[in-house]
Amino acid sequence: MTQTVEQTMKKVGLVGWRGMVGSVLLERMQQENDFAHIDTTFFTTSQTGQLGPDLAGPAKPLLDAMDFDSLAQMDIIITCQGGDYTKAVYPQLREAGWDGYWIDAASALRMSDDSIIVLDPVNKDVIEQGLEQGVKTYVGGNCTVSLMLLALGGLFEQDLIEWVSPMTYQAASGAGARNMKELIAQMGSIHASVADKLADPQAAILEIDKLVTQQIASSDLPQDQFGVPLAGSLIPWIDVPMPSGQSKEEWKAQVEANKILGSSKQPVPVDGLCVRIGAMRCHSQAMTIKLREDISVEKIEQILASHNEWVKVIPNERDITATDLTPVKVTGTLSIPVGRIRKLAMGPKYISAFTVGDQLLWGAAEPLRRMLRIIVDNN
Ligand SMILES: NC(=O)C1=CN([C@@H]2O[C@H](COP(=O)(O)OP(=O)(O)OC[C@H]3O[C@@H](n4cnc5c(N)ncnc54)[C@H](OP(=O)(O)O)[C@@H]3O)[C@@H](O)[C@H]2O)C=CC1
Ligand SMILES: N[C@@H](CC(=O)OP(=O)(O)O)C(=O)O
Repeated sequence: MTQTVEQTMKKVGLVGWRGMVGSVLLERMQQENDFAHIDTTFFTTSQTGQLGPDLAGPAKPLLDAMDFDSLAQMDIIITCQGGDYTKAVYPQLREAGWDGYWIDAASALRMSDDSIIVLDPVNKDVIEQGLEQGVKTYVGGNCTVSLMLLALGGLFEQDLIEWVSPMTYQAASGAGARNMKELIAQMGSIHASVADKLADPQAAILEIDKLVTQQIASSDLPQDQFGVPLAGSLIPWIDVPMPSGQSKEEWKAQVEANKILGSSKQPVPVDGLCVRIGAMRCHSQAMTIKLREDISVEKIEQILASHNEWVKVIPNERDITATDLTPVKVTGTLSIPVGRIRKLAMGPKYISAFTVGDQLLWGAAEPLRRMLRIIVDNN
């Protein structure tokens, strides 16, 4: 009996499960009991033959993620390994006739004509249409884009947004695990430079400030990953430059958001500045929005709150904003709070909003996990 059930289960290959995004994905898959619905094989690019995790039954030796024959046995491959792996493997697998579902965290295939960017609370219709039409490549969106769309989903769904300018406050995790460690090391180094003075109640703040400033600017501050100080500072540029003057992170906002929404032919302008700040794994965004109509703040809040089960409207009040609309509150959760919603001085159609989201959960792993379940549950 068990054998029959296993035979009908989709064979799912997991690549990149050991990395930061992959580990968060595995954690969520365990929480949602996803492994009970699939026949899992773990792949690796560096540990072939070593025992894999025992999350999906007894641990088995890891298979080589560059072995095309093993990969081709899979009905579904999920990869969080990164764009270089995707570019090295995906085209060859497809050329060799592999017709399985490819679910990917990397950006490499996002803008291909034959892929769909997945964020099912926002674009379930686009995904379902894709499945019906035989689309086999599904890619998670850029973290800031996915988090913005989950927060503003209600307004987008009702076509109420003429344009939006998101100014981001992006966490160190978006740059990778080593960068997260470096941020903490920078904080430690800064603290160490004035620890004795902080312990002395008589120490003058201007002296402490001078020493801190010196330490941040000093070559002693660990900065191999970011190249510059992040702790006690910020970096107003993320990813490579584009000919438009945008950074690539900024360029992704409009193209990816409109692809997700299925509105690429008449795109809603989405453009702003992306800034790295010293948060660990939550991206925040301050948005200026031009609405197509003058609607009341109350109505806007109602529309936003009713769009999906994760978005939570935070009243535009000081205390709750300072506690609930912050990375510290949201980290490790699927919650998407959105607040600071008010009319701007520019006119009745202009509003502000501020949102926070865990960039490793809804920003990376969760849309992939949910796509896997959509495929598995529909077959
Ligand atoms: N970081 C982010 O915020 C986001 C990332 N992405 C995409 O996901 C990809 C992966 O990102 P991320 O998870 O941050 O990458 P990581 O660097 O954390 O992991 C990538 C791979 O590195 C290998 N690796 C080598 N040494 C170690 C180690 N000590 N611990 C863990 N893994 C190790 C693993 O492969 P192996 O087991 O085969 O050796 C692992 O799968 C990115 O390239 C990007 O395309 C997408 C959205 C957001
Ligand atoms: N670029 C994002 C993280 C990321 O990996 O984005 P993408 O999946 O679009 O490459 C950041 O730095 O915060």
